[in-house]
Formats: sequence, C-alpha cells, structure tokens
Amino acid sequence: MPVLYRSILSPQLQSSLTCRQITHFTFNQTKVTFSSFPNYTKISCSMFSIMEDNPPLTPTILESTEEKYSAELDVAVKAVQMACSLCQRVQEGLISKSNSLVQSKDDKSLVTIADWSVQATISWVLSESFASKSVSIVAEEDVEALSKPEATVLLDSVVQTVNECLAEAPQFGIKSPIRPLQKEEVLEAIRQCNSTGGPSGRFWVLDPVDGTLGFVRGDQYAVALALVEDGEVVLGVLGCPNYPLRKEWLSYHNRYYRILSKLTPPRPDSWDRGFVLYAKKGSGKAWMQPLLPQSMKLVESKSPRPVYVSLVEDPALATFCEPVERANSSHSFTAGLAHSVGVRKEPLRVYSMVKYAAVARGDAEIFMKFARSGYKEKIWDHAAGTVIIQEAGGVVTDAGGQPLNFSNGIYLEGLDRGIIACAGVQLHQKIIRAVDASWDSSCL
Ligand SMILES: Nc1ncnc2c1ncn2[C@@H]1O[C@H](COP(=O)(O)OS(=O)(=O)O)[C@@H](OP(=O)(O)O)[C@H]1O
Ligand SMILES: [Mg+2]
Ligand SMILES: [Mg+2]
Ligand SMILES: [Mg+2]
Repeated sequence: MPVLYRSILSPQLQSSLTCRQITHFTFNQTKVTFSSFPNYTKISCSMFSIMEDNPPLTPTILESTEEKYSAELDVAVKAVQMACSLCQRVQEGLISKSNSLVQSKDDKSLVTIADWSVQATISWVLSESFASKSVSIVAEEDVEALSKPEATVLLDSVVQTVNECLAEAPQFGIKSPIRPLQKEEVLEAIRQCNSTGGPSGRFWVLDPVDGTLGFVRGDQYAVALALVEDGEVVLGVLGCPNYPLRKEWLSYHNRYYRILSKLTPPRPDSWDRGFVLYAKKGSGKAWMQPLLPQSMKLVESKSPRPVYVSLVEDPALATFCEPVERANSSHSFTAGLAHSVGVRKEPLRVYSMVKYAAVARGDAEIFMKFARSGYKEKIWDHAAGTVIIQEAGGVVTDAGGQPLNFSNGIYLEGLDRGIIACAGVQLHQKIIRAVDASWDSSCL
C-alpha cells in the first residue's frame, strides 16, 4: 500500500488534511501533486495510508493554493450571483408575458435576452474588476443577431436588463458603473468575449445561460463561469437558480409541479432553492452558497457550506442523470449502459449543467452524455461543472477515461465518444468498461 507522508505537505495543508481531501492528491514515489486526474493516477483513501514520519527521499513541498486565484474566485462568485438574479427576473417575465424575446439561432437553438444580458454583465464586471490585466473571455453568444437593424426592441431590452442588474451590483459587493451603459457599450461587452481559448495563458469560459431550453420552459438552467490557466480549469462557478429544495423536483417541470403537485413549493428564501456552487482546483473542496442578495435577517444562515459527492458505490442504489433532449444525448445507449452495470433507478433528466451540480452535491451519482457523432462539445458546457465535481470528490473524463481537454480552443478536442462523470472511481470504471463492451454494437 503506498504511503502518503504527512510531513511532505506544507504546514498549512498538514493541519487541514482530511481523508476526503487526500483523494485529491496524486502520488508517485517522491512527489505528491494536486489532482488533475490524469487517467486513473488518482489514488483513493483506501489505496494508501497516512504516515507521520519523514519522507523516504527529498520530496517536493506542496504549496497551498489557498491564496492563488482568491480575488478571481471572489469576483466570479459575485458576478454569477448577479447573473442568477438577472435570470430569475427575466425567466419570470418570459413565463408570465410573451415569447417575443426568445430568438432562434442559425443552428435552430434558442437564445434569449437573458443569454446576452448575462454575457454583457459578466464581461463588464470582469473587465472592471481586473482592468490591469487584459481580460480574455471565451463565451457562447455573439452580437450578430442583436446588431441587426430590426433587432432594436431586442437590443433595448438587453440594455435595460443589463443596467437593472448593474444598478443592483453594490448589493453583491460589486461597484456599479457611474452611469447606465449605452447600447454600444453593452454590445462591446458582449463582443469582447471573443477569445478562442488555447493551451497557454489565462482565459475565462462563460456559458451565460446553459440549458436555454429549460430556461424558456420555466425549468432548470445554469450560469457557468470558469477560469482556465495553461489549459487547466482552475476555477469553476455554477449558478443554479432553480435547483429545488427536494431532489425529486429536479425531474419535474417547474410549472408542472407548481400547478399539479400537492408538494409544498420551495420557499424563495430557503437554502436549497437556488444556489451558486464553486470550487478552486486543488483545494479539495467545493462550496455551495445560497442566492444573494442577502437579506439582513438571514446573513448567518447564508454563509457557504461544503458539498461532497455521494458515497454510494452500489449501482443498484445509484441515480444517473442525462440531458432531457434525445437530440443532445442518446437515451437508448445510456439506458443500455445503466442496465448493464446494474443501475436500476429511472434516469434523472435535467436541463443544463445542473446535472453536474446534482453529482457534486450528492443528489446523483452519475452523469453521462453521448452526443450524436459529428457534434463537438463546447468547453463552456463543461468547464465549471468538471472542476466542481472533481473538487467535491468525483471523477470526470471522456468515455476513454481521459480527462476532458480544455486547452485546444472552444471545443473539447479529442473527446472520446462521450462524457462520464461519477461520484466515485468504482462506478466510473464500471461505466467505462460497459461503454467499451457495447460501443461497437451501438448506432453512435
Ligand atoms: N446536438 C447537440 N448535441 C449535444 N449537445 C448540444 C447539441 N446542441 C446543443 N447542445 C449543447 O447542449 C447544451 C444543453 O445541454 P443540456 O444537457 O441542457 O441538454 S438538454 O436540453 O437537457 O437536452 C446546450 O447549451 P446551451 O446552448 O447553453 O443551452 C448546447 O451547448
Ligand atoms: Mg445555446
Ligand atoms: Mg450550454
Ligand atoms: Mg448557453
């Protein structure tokens, strides 16, 4: 059994080390590094013991990552909190009024004023907060449709929505602009998110509204922001404004359960309805913060708390989640996989990266996505969720067991077949083996 010598860790880490955190180190003879989970080099608690004596050879002393990226994480969480508030307002408006503010893009997917407004707002906040460093952002939306002469009403709505949100910024600890942003400034903020990523340097990755279909249906959606440095996701922030009090509600359509179910609807101020999850790579922790702004009365109950993946290893007790739309992931293939590994529960079909949140929080054990051949997964659909699950103790790879590659532009280049995220290594290995066994006979 390999031995992890406590003395080779920095003093700060020595004192804060817990069993769960140790799963976040990788080990080879003389060096312990924070996990990037290359293949299966991750070692789990059961695979080594902790010794208090001197290390065998001259070890590398680990530095704490506590300080690094703290300023970025702080701003990112606040920006996502603001974005969640913006989205809640727009979603209520969409459901109660009209659909005129929902547009179809060239690929027939949807975009709404919330998508553009969140992108503009977060872009503005990041640029203002890190003015000294040039801020590079990869994001989903562009200004093409918004800049057309016939899009004046749409653009006006976006400008208004952005300004309403920025006016509330101080409640989230962010400075408002000195005057409302003009149309051209809003367009510029959206346009500025034109980075194409890559293997070196630092860039933010933003999906302003992930699961736009869920959003317009009054259901689940997420705001996802990540920071990538030298090809690695170092921060992930995931806002899930509609995440319900009880996990069973995740699979219900919001309006459906509001109208038809006898279940008590989630209270707007309750801890579990809506939150922001976040994690810093290598910290061994993922955190959940309820939605702000904080009501003064609830300040104490609104401090962040850690989340952990589920400890369930028995497939029969595991829940797997997947996209709602068959067009986005093969339900029949995942049903076959689930059956062959012994998963017996019905799949939890949920829009957006809320699926990553469900695994990170321990509400589900597995997330699988197998898009049709030819579809290339985008980095903004996975970056934030990946680091959050990993830091909460889980595993995220492609179907070949390789880590997702965020270093090659806007797509997850080289992705082998699909994405598999699991609470634990054992479940993950079982699914990877099942994919290999059934892939050739699948029609994917
Ligand atoms: N054909 C196809 N195959 C796979 N994936 C696709 C496809 N088309 C789009 N997308 C991306 O899927 C994102 C939505 O994923 P979801 O998990 O929310 O899907 S689902 O609506 O629950 O079915 C969605 O993110 P948003 O556009 O941010 O909503 C897209 O980036
Ligand atoms: Mg989209
Ligand atoms: Mg998306
Ligand atoms: Mg989106």
